[in-house]
Amino acid sequence: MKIDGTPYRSVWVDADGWSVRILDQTRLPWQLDLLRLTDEDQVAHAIRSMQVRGAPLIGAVAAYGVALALRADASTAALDRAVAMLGETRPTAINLRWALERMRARLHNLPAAERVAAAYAEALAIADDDAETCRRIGENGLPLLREIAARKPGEAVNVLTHCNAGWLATVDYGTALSPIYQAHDAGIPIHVWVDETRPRNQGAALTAFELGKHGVRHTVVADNAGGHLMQHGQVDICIVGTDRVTRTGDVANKIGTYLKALAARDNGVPFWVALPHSTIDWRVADGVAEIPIEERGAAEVTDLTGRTADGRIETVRVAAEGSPAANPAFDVTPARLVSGLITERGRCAASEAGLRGLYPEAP
Ligand SMILES: CSC[C@H]1O[C@H](OP(=O)(O)O)[C@H](O)[C@@H]1O
Repeated sequence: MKIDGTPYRSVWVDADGWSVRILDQTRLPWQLDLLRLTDEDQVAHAIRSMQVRGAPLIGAVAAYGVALALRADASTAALDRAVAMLGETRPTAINLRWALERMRARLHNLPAAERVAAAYAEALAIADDDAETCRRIGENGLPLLREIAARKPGEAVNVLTHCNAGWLATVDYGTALSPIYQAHDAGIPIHVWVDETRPRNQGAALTAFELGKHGVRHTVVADNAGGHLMQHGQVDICIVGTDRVTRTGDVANKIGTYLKALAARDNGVPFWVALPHSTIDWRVADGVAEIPIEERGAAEVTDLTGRTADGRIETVRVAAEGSPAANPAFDVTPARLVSGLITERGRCAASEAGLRGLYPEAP
C-alpha cells in the first residue's frame, strides 16, 4: 500500500539482492524507519520485539530469515537450526509455523549449493502469495459492506476493527482492512471505529496510520468503548483479523477480540473474521483448549510509548510503582460467536464444514 504516494510492501529484499528490508513498526506512526536485516538473529529479534508483527507478515519475514541463515551456512544442520530458532520467536500465529514448514519442505532435499537461491525464491513466493491472497480477501469481503451500504444510502458504513489487520500485518493489502480499502476505493462511504488495542496500541498507532494514509475516515476509541457503540447502533459490522483459526472455526486473535464478539452477539452486530489459508490450523479443533496464548512482558502493560510534544519518542510508566502486571497477548473467540469467515477463496461459516467446503484438499 502507499505511504504519501510511495508504494510499499511490509517486507522486501534490498537493492543489494540479499539483505531484507522491513518497516520498523515500533517507530510508527511517528517515524518511518526502514530496517535492514542481515542475518537470522536480526530477523528473530524483529519478530520478538514486534518491529514486524501480524500473523502473515511474521511468517513471510521468518521465511527470509531462513534464506539469510543459509547464505552463511547452507548445511542441513544450519537449515534445521534456523527453522527451529525462528519457530520459537512467537507461539500463537500459525503462519510462522506454516511458512517455516514450507521453507523446510522446499529446501531439505536440495543440494546445499542450490539452497540459497531456492530459499530466496520460496520466500518471495510466500510473500507474493500473501499479497495476492489478501487482495482476494478484500474482494470477498467487499459484498458484505456493499449490502450494508445499500440499506443506508447516503450514510457511512460503520465498521469496528480490533488491533491491526491491515497491510502492516501482512505483506500487502491486509486482511480485515482489505475489504475496507476496496470499499473505500469503490466509493462506498466507510467509517472505521479503530480500537486502540492495549497494551501495544496496534490500532491507535498502526491501523489509524494506515487508514489515514489511504484517506479512510476513522475514529480511534478506547478498547472498552466498543460495546457502548454497538448498544447505540453505531456499529454496522465488526471485521477483525486472526492469528490462528482451528478447523472448527475457533479464532485466536489479539486480546480483547473475544469481548468484542460477545458485545456483538448481544447487540445483533455481525462479527466477521478475515484470514488467509496460511492462518488455518487443521491440526487443532478446540481453540480455547489447544491454541498456545503468548504471554508477553509486564512492561508492555505498565509502560506506554508515545511521542512528546517536542517530537521525542519516549516511554513512561502508567501503572503504580511495584504493581505486577499480566500480559496475555491473545484470546480465543469460539466459533459460535463468529458470523462468518472471509478468505481468499470466498466466505464461509465458522465451522469445519464451512472451511472444508472452501478447502476440500485440507488434510
Ligand atoms: C492479519 S493478522 C493480524 C493479527 O496479528 C496481530 O497480533 P500482533 O500485532 O501481536 O502480531 C493481531 O492479533 C492481529 O489481528
